[in-house]
Amino acid sequence: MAPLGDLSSALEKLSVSGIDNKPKLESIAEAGDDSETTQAQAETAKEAATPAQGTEKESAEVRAKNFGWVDPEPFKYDLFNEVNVKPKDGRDFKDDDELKDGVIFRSQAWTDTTTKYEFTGEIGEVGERIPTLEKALFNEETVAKPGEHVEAYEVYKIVIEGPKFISPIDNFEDAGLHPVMLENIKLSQYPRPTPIQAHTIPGVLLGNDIVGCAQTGSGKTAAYLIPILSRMMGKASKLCGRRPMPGEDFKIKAEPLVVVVCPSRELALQIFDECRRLCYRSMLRPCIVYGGAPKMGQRAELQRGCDILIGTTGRLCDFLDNEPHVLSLGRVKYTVVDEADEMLNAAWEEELDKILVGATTNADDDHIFMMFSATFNKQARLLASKYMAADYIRIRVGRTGSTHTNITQDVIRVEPHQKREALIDRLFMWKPCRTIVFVNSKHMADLLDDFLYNDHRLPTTSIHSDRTQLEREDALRSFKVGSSPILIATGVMARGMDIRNVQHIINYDLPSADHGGIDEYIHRIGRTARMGYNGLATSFYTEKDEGLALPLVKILLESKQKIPDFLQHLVPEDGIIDFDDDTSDDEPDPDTTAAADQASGDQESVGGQSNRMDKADDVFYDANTEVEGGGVAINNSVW
Ligand SMILES: Nc1ncnc2c1ncn2[C@@H]1O[C@H](COP(=O)(O)OP(=O)(O)OP(=O)(O)O)[C@@H](O)[C@H]1O
Repeated sequence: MAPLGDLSSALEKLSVSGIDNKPKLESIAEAGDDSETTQAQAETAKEAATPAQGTEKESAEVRAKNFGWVDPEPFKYDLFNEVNVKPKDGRDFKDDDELKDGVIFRSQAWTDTTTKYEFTGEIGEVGERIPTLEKALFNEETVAKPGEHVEAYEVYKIVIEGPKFISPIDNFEDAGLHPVMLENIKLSQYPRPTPIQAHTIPGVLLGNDIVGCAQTGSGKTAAYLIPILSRMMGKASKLCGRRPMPGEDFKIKAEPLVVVVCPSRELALQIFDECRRLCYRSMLRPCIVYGGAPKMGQRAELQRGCDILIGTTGRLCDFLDNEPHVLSLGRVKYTVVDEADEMLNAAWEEELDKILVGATTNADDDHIFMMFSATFNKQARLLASKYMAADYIRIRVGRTGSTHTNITQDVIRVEPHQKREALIDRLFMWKPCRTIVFVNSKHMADLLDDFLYNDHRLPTTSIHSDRTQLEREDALRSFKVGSSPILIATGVMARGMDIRNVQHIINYDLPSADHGGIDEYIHRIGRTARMGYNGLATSFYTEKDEGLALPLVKILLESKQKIPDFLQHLVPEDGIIDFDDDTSDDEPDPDTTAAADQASGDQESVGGQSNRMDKADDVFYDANTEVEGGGVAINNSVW
């Protein structure tokens, strides 16, 4: 195990956003509000980790408290008894509905029943402001200013491949967006577009299929939602049909114009949330369908009208197969596949086919397909071409599958039997902060939760696919509000989840090849250090992880991280990081060579354009370079 001192300088660098104001988080904020975590503080932390006298549980409780962790909260199993959440009168959640200012407030038990804007104005108009709803949608819990280190996303070379010019935008105001969208972007506190947004927003207006790849936490969701929703807002009066007003009782068939599919229920809820904000005051009505939650409520929402549908594939197909009178994809204009490389896995193929190219899905040329992810290996790229038109545009920010430098990555060698001890060390090493501990099995998630909660009195909760959906949503809620700031999770949390102020990721188990390998590693560590904030990723490396060693070293080198002694033998002698493996066929970033040189002690090395680029028809340009003629020449190439 690495001695504590090794990390002190890295920890000093990590800034703390410290913007939470929930009472439960006070102790976290206090302990973590100091951006100058020093060696001395780390020593104090270690001292605090030494068990106190007394019975084991008591001393554990004292130690956790002294260190600053909040009290652990017992899980409220009673609340999740099915009887409690079944609608009493058979009409989903009607009892909990309350009509205020034209907004339906509903039971908070299911996340998808949260408030959304119900347009009651004249067709084509911009809806009235609703202060109560505005506050609910855009508050300090739901929107946050970007961190101080957004430049980490801006150092990458951007590569566009496709048949058309894209002229990137510098700011949202110049993007020709609908005024309502511009207002909502302001309310969301997005000061300016990130590189993936700067290119995708104008790219969508070209009407081609798009594949977008950019680092975790770089704003890919808004990159596709902003231009799509903005275009739909402009056409809303033509496209949106009559809707039942609140109180009216007729049902309509949902024929969404936009469909977004993603691999996890929690991610679907998160995208739905962002969609609710960006649709505020417009006629567009977003809905969500996902497994594990009652169909009744989702059906009722669809039958009130649906323009944007976010969903997981299983529930979407369930509606398509069994309730074609409720949902049809015959009018879809945009289908977005988020975390696309994961969705293109054989396990999803049948369902994805049904949604994207099924018999009843709009098969006209006006149906645009888009795929986004931070990783996109060769196999996924081949599979994607099955759905994309030949003239698709591919937008890549940096090397596909790369990670940014705001994440401090620390890989520690441990023996399997030392893992628990190492975990405790890490949880008492730095400061109490929102931490996700990733494991490779549901059983391990349960075991660790029990171990940390019962033996060490730590405020943990856990999430995995065997939990009921209400349990999953509650675990996430208590993690978000800070009552359980340590979340033990399987891969269900690895992709896409954007939770504020997660400062530490611990890979208790590194993802082996059958758990997604290096791509999964990239997504897991990407749950911290999002949108300009810093974060720490600790990984426990055992001899079982040898298969991951080489790709891991490449990632560490590329993102300018320290290479642990036990992996030094894998650092290439010539300093060139060769990513010509399954992870990418992309060209190395100019910075890559510099990173490798830095690791081998040559601080003077100068990055330069790679000469390993063998695709003559690729055209590169730098995000900061002015593009002559207002765009970049793009040639299509085969993936
Ligand atoms: N232009 C912007 N300025 C500031 N914040 C933004 C901007 N665009 C998006 N965000 C915020 O940045 C965070 C990360 O965005 P998002 O979840 O879309 O990242 P992502 O690239 O999809 O990450 P991942 O690959 O992990 O799914 C979100 O909280 C989002 O609201």
